[in-house]
Amino acid sequence: MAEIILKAANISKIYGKHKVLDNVSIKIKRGMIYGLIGENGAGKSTFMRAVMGLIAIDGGDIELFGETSTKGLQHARRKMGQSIEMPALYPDLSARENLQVQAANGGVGEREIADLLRLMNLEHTGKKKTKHFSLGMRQRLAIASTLITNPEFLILDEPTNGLDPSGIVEMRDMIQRLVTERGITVLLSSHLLDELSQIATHYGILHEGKIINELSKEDLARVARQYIEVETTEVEKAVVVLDEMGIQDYEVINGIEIHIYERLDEAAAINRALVFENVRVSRIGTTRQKLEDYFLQLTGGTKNV
Ligand SMILES: Nc1ncnc2c1ncn2[C@@H]1O[C@H](COP(=O)(O)OP(=O)(O)OP(=O)(O)O)[C@@H](O)[C@H]1O
Repeated sequence: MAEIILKAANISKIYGKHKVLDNVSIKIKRGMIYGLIGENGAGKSTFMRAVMGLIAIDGGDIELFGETSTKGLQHARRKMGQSIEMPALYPDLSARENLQVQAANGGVGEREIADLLRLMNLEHTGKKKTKHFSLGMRQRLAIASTLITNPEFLILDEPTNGLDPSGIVEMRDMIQRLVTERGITVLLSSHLLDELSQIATHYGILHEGKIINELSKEDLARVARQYIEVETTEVEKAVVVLDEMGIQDYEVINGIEIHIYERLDEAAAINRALVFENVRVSRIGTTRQKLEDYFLQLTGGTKNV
């Protein structure tokens, strides 16, 4: 069984009268990319700070790499990197020079720097000063500098925040590479479920300081699955027609709806076949539950997330 990297049990944090974290419990195993999803103010950064030991918690237990004692946790945190407090970049230096400055403290050589630049897709930035970098490039460079110490577990706070669609794709690729090439375990956050939907292996939905749902990548794929929706009062007759058409991947919902997960471009043909067999169809169409709608459904809100 994979080693547990982080076990957070019933973490609470109170600021004044505000319970910012309310009994938050999650487990992260080696190799996972764990996405913490929650609207602004849900407590994501506070949780990450607590895990890193940047703030004291008011309740609960943190275990990192099997360590729970103060000294043990200190030792474990040396195997971690974080972008909660982004390191300052020198605006007049290039990407390589910035990493060289950081590396001087970490005892890292030129080969490792070159590899980090490649890993972060910054190897072609040459002498370009970082003050002329895009936000995405700056964010990737900041993450590169957290990798100087060769962490096994990386915490990234909203790594896709503010990026344009291509920047988001690049950031996702880069995070994926960290996992496949370096075996790094990752905890990252976003206020948009969609942005992490193709990258995280596990998701925790944080809402008003509480984890209200946890789901795997497969669970999410099921939620976001596209299907043909057929609404009819004659479900039994309809199912016979579907079976005759050789359609197998469908389910009946609430006795009046059928969700068909295959032959998605054949809604018209399916409709014709149903009508031909005198099945009364009140609605048919292809739908895909948007992830953000799902998120709102979970959080019970209409707020912008
Ligand atoms: N040092 C602090 N003192 C008082 N309140 C704080 C402090 N840090 C955070 N909070 C409050 O705790 C709540 C959660 O903040 P947190 O930064 O963890 O949220 P978040 O989910 O990371 O959202 P965001 O993406 O906006 O940072 C917010 O209401 C915030 O105002």
